[in-house]
Amino acid sequence: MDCPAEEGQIRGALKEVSEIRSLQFDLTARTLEVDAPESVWDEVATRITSLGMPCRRLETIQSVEQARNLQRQELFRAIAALGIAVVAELIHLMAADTIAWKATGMGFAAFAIGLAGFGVLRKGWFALTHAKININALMTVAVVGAFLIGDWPEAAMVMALYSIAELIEARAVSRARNAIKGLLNLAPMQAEVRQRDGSWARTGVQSVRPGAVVRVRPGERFAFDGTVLKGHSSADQSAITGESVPVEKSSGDPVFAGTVNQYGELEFEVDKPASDTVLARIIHVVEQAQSARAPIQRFVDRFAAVYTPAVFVIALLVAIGGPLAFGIAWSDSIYKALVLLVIACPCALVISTPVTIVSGLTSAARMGVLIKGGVFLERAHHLTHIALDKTGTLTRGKPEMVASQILSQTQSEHTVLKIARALAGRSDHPVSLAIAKGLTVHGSDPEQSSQDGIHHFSAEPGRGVVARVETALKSDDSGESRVMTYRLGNHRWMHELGLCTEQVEIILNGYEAQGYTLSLLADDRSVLAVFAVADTIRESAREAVNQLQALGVKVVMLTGDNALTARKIAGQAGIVEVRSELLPQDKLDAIRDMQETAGPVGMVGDGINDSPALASADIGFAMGQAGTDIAMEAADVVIMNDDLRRVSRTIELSRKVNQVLWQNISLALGIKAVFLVLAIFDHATMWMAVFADMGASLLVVLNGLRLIRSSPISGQSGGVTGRYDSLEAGRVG
Ligand SMILES: Nc1ncnc2c1ncn2[C@@H]1O[C@H](COP(=O)(O)OP(=O)(O)OP(=O)(O)O)[C@@H](O)[C@H]1O
Ligand SMILES: [Zn+2]
Repeated sequence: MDCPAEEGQIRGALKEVSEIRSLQFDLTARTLEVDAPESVWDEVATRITSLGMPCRRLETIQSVEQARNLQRQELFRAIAALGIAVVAELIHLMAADTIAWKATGMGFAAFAIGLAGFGVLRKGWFALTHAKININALMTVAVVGAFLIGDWPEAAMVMALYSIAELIEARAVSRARNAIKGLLNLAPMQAEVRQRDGSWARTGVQSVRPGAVVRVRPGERFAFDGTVLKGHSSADQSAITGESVPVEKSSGDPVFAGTVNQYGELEFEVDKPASDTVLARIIHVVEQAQSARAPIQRFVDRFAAVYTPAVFVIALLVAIGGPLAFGIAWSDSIYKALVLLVIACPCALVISTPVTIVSGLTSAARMGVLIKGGVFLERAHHLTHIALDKTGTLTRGKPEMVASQILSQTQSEHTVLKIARALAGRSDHPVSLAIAKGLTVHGSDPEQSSQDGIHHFSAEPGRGVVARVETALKSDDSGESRVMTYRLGNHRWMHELGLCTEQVEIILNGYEAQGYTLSLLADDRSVLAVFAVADTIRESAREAVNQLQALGVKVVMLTGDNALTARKIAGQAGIVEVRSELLPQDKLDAIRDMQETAGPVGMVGDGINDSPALASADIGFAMGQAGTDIAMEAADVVIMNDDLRRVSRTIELSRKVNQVLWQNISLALGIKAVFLVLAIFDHATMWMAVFADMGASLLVVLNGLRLIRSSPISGQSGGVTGRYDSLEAGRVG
């Protein structure tokens, strides 16, 4: 198994085995990882063998190494075959025209063909006898046919060159595929773990459980995700965020496996086992993405499935029709037909798309953008609109309370603030968090929320929170109390409840004009207090918006916040189109609406309260916060370092990928077309045909791999790329 077409064949054969959970192809090592219950292993092996590809079960990593060696041997064999084919050619050209020399030459040629092409011939024979026409069948017929009509040196040459090209291609494809696996090597296999007696010991990471305490020296990599307990340092997190600016680390900060501890020694507590780190999940996502086929790939496969047999039929017509209809000599027409077969070999075409997509995915992963499938990479350049969520996307999402005003005439300030804090303290909405914090810092009362008298607490998404609260009736501690419903929420909600008055309106307008987000505390009858909260816009937001607009993408802000505040923040970011006071359902409708009227829409959110909108957008981008589960689940693309500018980078990358895809497809078909014309007018030999095939294949592979090198972020990622490359080199060497 060494080419994507065979991968497709195997996938097809295993499709009906429903117990299979996943298939992981490594074309370089010629290994297939099957995730399935043991009961179906034998069936899997039988099905693969029935395709003409005998398989062996590999149990250990060692065996993968062996498989690599096997493949190296194969390359040697192909090169040796080329040498022997050259000898056959020389005999043909220079030796005397005797039976003995001819027999010797044919012997050399046959030996070369067997040496280089045994696999191809076996698979080709299998395909032909099962009435299937694939690349192997084409090559088998071409080589055997050429040999039989007396062009044996050429047959040997074609076979040897073809297998060398195949091997190089297979290697290039899995090089792209495995570039991401290099990441896995970033996490050390051992860590210094504190023992029960307080001493430190180096231990294999597999045996370390969450809760263990690990020490990292300066310059070392973290082996686990964890939380710093002791020490000060900074970490280079470029391995997972693509961002090489170091992040400060001290007690309480999260650290991530695979990132580098810089200047100080740190002790941290392990949060998750080594197999479940953010790094491991990144790798998993990228691998999954690689095995999901992009639509263009499926298109090319379908095309090849029709094209290859069609070519076969045409060649057959040429071979038979030439002599019968035009009186061409049989040997000439057969030769012409065989040349056609080689020219028409769709190798380059089939290989051009996977290598490009995989390179693009890898390139994205390197800049800290996780794309969950080739589909999204292919699709991103169609986006005409990007919808941005406000809180946590354009802004930092960590608002602070900046003002509060008591309006209550009946209850004391103390009581009102106490109720507000109790309500806010129950919610993890950013606005509530800010109010709770603000009220505690300037707090009038340190007593805690266990006896705050709250019952029936619930959150109304997009509006606020509501609860029944028990309060003392008089402030003299007479013990009498009453239970009332209180709400902490936005202006819109107060209108729905009929609680807004002219006086409240005036106060709110004042705050909204300054760009503050407001939440109001109200009981059944009136608004009791107003709390103003301010969030700061992300530094890069404006630049990100500019970049998107420069790409011709319209930027729209969607928010649940009030219109004035929304406008103010949008203005700071340079966004013209704003839709405000949206409930979560409205955000979804807004996306659908844009999709209908304007075309494909991307949605950027933090993945926490806008997952429905993320899911219904053509592409959902989540700001990853270094890989929280929610963001990874809800979105199609995860921006690991929360930098909005990566959205436009992704679109740029997608444009590049599409360019390369079409370049490759036209290159592959173009070269074939030229040689086809040459062949028709008798100017092409089988030699030229095989070089054209090889050349086209290698060109598209190299063109595809170019994407890995040219990371769309110039400058800052240079270091990262350099390191990955040396890593990759180290792994292979
Ligand atoms: N739990 C809550 N506590 C206090 N106020 C809330 C709460 N939930 C919602 N609100 C109020 O309702 C408004 C809209 O909330 P929503 O969660 O829909 O949007 P948001 O997170 O503020 O902004 P964005 O839509 O840009 O993410 C908030 O600005 C806030 O004033
Ligand atoms: Zn109002």
